[in-house]
Amino acid sequence: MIQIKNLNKIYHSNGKEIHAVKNLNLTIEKNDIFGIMGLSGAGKSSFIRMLNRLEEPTSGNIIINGKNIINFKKKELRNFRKKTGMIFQHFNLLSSRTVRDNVAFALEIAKWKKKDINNRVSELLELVELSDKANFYPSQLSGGQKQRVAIARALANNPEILLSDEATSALDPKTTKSILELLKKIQEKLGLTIILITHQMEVIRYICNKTAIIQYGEIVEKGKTEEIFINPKSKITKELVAHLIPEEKDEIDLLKKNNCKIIKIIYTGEIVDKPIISKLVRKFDIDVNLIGGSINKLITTNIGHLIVEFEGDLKNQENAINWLKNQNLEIEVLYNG
Ligand SMILES: Nc1ncnc2c1ncn2[C@@H]1O[C@H](COP(=O)(O)OP(=O)(O)OP(=O)(O)O)[C@@H](O)[C@H]1O
Repeated sequence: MIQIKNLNKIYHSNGKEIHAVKNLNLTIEKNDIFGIMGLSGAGKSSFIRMLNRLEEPTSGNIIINGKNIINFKKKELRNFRKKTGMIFQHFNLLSSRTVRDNVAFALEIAKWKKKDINNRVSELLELVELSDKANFYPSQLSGGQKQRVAIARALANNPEILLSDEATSALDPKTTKSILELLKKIQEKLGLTIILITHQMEVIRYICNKTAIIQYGEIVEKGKTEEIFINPKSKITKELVAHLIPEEKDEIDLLKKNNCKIIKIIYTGEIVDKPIISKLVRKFDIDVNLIGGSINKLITTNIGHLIVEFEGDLKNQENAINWLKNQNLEIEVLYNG
């Protein structure tokens, strides 16, 4: 649905060149919830703002539904923007208008008839579960409610694409989750394609089926979210997922001793339910001590990790590791005593 080819953005500031987005290539399919993740200054905002030409690319092409939006003249661009909703970190609501009138604004600009506007706004407020706040002003709403209004406004003209620029960054974790659940519900109901930028790994794991990691304006890793979480390749991605798969380094140092091995097992989806550890003990006659573990829910699957210590016959320990590897598990030997 969306093909981004060799996209570049260079800013000129105080006689200096800032290459904010470098030769970026990406394919986004219909119905994807595609997350672009990176640290501050990575180029995420520059990137997403080029997708509806709020920011003009320095070079490159953005092909959406077969059309290169870079070539769009004013009228085409206006029509295209109607079909591309956008939400922002700070909501960008009009403070002098009520909730209802904020949503209506998007329809007034698109020249909807007054009667149709009323019906459509009611429908949208119901969708974002805010019908009871229709006559409130933005100052009377919580952050999460403000973002719901912004979402309703972004969806007013039935867009095919929704761009989300750090939409949950100003919200607390519980509200973040409720907004992400809303986005997921809307995506399924309306068959939307969502592209979001975030610096929060939590956002990626809750709703993105695909992810690209961006650093210094370049994509360093992209693919299915679960694959990136299970097997991060670049240094930055490893750092970003590290808190979800902790190494418990201090504990491991304390436990190091002769004739024992400490193993990290990373597993996904269906394997979560299998009795791996009890099988291991029975099959190889070794002792297995549990050191740590976690399960994280991704949108597509579960991903869990276990850190265990093996004790007993060394040959049996080796065989147990090989057996684990054959179960399609990611295995890392953290200590080989
Ligand atoms: N209008 C501008 N003029 C000059 N430099 C800019 C401009 N906008 C962004 N930059 C620079 O481009 C680089 C990328 O910025 P961008 O805002 O795209 O990153 P980001 O990943 O969205 O960061 P953040 O999460 O902090 O918003 C930064 O070095 C920034 O200073």
